[in-house]
Amino acid sequence: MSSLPTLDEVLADAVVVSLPMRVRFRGITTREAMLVRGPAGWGEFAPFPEYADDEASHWLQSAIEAAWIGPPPTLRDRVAVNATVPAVDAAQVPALLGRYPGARTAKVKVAERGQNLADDVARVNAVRAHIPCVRVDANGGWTVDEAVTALHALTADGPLEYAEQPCASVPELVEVRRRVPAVRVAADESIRRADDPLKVVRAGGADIAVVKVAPLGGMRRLLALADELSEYGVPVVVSSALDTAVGIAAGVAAAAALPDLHFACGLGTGGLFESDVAEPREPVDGALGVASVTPDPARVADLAATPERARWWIERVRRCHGLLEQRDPQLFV
Ligand SMILES: O=C(O)CCC(=O)C1=CC=C[C@@H](O)[C@@H]1C(=O)O
Ligand SMILES: [Mg+2]
Repeated sequence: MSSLPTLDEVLADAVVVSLPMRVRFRGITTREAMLVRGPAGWGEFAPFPEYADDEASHWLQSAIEAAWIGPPPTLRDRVAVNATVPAVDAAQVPALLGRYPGARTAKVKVAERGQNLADDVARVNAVRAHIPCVRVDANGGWTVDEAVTALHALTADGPLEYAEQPCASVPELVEVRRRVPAVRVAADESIRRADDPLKVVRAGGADIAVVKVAPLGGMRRLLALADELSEYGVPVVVSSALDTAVGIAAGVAAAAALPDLHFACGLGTGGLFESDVAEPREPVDGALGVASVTPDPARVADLAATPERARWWIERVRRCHGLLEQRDPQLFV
């Protein structure tokens, strides 16, 4: 299929859910998503509420790809995932890691507003006591000088696999790479929120690219970008956008279709929700299996968003669908 389903088709079986989170992550405690059903299964539309329609429309394209076309052919049936550790107190780390049986890599959030570097060092070291391979994600929260100081402090007691988005801008990432050559830099926001996702790589601001299905416009878009990145010698890490079980399935499918996959993927975020739209699949021996996901109607009913929020999402889909109609009609080729 290369043409869009109509808005009525997209909304025919759509449901809006609100998932409570176990711990605050990315400043939120509930995650809203709209799930849509097409001939190939279910898709997820869940751009964060503050995103403008233009950016959100990529997420709709991704939902439509999943539900109207389905996943690309896969090359493996399991995908290693990292444990994701929000900016919690070091004392909470062991309980959190318990939800990631067999994980060999952990990603730790750092540079959280209201915390300091000592909190980050304590959290990272608490994680290392259980999982020695640690990567950190600062979500662009450091200046270059802060990043240099922090990366030295965070590698005093052990190595870092890489530092994700230590600073916000591309020139800053270039500078951090130059000043801290011992720590690899991964780009996340500089790829998923950029008009040109290759800009950071061309500028020399990334050793590794974090790629997410929904913000990039779907599984095939992610695969095409990974292909371009491989020409620059930049490997990818597929991560979730804090997706429900439906979106995670698309992430796992995309990761399973990559010709090369050297890093654990950030797709283990299901454990951050108190409840999900389908029976939670915990990683087994640190990996998730490739499988399609059908939302469980009883869970969806329990997690249903308020009618007011559902109306807000329907209006958002209507606007984003209008944007997709105006764009390239060959959406999925
Ligand atoms: O990569 C992971 O381990 C989990 C995914 C994750 O960290 C994120 C998901 C959604 C929004 C982001 O703020 C955040 C990230 O920055 O990578
Ligand atoms: Mg990130």
